Amino acid sequence: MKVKRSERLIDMTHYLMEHPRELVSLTFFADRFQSAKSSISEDLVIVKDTFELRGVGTLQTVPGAAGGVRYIPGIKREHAKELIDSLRTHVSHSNRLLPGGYLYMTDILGDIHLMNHVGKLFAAAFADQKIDVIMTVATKGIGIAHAVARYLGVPVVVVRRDSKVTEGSTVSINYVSGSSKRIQTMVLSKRSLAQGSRVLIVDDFMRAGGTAAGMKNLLEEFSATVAGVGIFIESEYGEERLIDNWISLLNLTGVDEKGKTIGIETGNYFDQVPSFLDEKKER
Ligand SMILES: O=P(O)(O)OC[C@H]1O[C@H](OP(=O)(O)OP(=O)(O)O)[C@H](O)[C@@H]1O
Ligand SMILES: Nc1ncnc2[nH]cnc12
Repeated sequence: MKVKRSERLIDMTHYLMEHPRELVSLTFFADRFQSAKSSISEDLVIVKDTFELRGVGTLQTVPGAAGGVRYIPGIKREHAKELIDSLRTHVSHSNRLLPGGYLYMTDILGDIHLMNHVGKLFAAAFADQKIDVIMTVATKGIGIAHAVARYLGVPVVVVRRDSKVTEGSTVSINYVSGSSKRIQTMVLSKRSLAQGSRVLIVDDFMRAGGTAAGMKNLLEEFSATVAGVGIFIESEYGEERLIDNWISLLNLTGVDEKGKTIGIETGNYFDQVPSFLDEKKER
C-alpha cells in the first residue's frame, strides 16, 4: 500500500536520526514506502531543509549506484551557546562544592537531558571526523561517552582502572592523574578495540590531562589513532597540560570554598569547532 507523504516524512526523519552518519540508499526508502525514487528524493529535500532550518543537522548526499543519504548531526552557534549556558548554570550552583575544591557531578552526569545536550554539542563538533569508536575511562566519563556515541552512531569502549576476569586478556599502562594526585593504572580488554581504529576520547573532567594522555598512550598499543578529545569541564591548570588538542564545553576557573563560589566559564568550544550549521557554505 502506498504511504502518504506526511507519514513518509515522519518515518524517514525518525529513521535517519536513529541511524546517524549511516548511508541509507534511496532504494531502501522506496521499498519501505512502495514509492518512486523521485518522490523519495523530493521528501529528502524537505527533510534536509527542515533539519538545517531547525538546527538539527543536515543530510549528506552520496551520488551513484552505491550512494544514498546520511544524517549528519549539527548545531547552530546560538543554540550551542544556549546549551552551554544551561550546563554552566547547573554546574556553577554553590551547593556542588565539596571539600578539596571538588564539584559534585554525579547528578548532572546522570541527567538524561543534560547528557543529551553534551552529546549533541560534541557530536556537532566531531561530526566531520572519521570516528569508529568513543573511548572513556570509568567511571564518570561513561554517561558522556554514551550520549556522544548515540549522536554519532558508534560504539563505546570503557577503559577500566582495574583488571577483571570478564575482560579476557588486557593491555595496561600506568599514568599520573592530577585530580587524584597519584599513579594509577588503566586497563583495556584486547578484544574491545580493532587495530587501527579512529577513536574519539571523551571524559567529564580534565586537570593536567594525565588521564587523557594515558588513554592516548593506551591507544598506541592498539595502533589506533586519536580522532579528537572532548572534555565536559576542563579546570584551569597552572602547569603544562599533558595533551595538546581538546575541545571543552566548560572551564572551571576557580573555587572559593569559604565564599562558596564556583567560577565557571565557557570552555574552548567556540574557538575549536570549525563551523556551525548556520555557517556551513554548501547546502
Ligand atoms: O586530568 P586529570 O588530572 O588526569 O583528571 C581527570 C580525571 O579525574 C576524574 O576521574 P576520577 O579520578 O574522579 O575517577 P572516577 O571517574 O572513577 O570518579 C575524571 O573523570 C577524569 O577521568
Ligand atoms: N568532580 C571534580 N571536581 C573538581 N575537580 C575534578 N577533577 C576530577 N573530577 C573533579
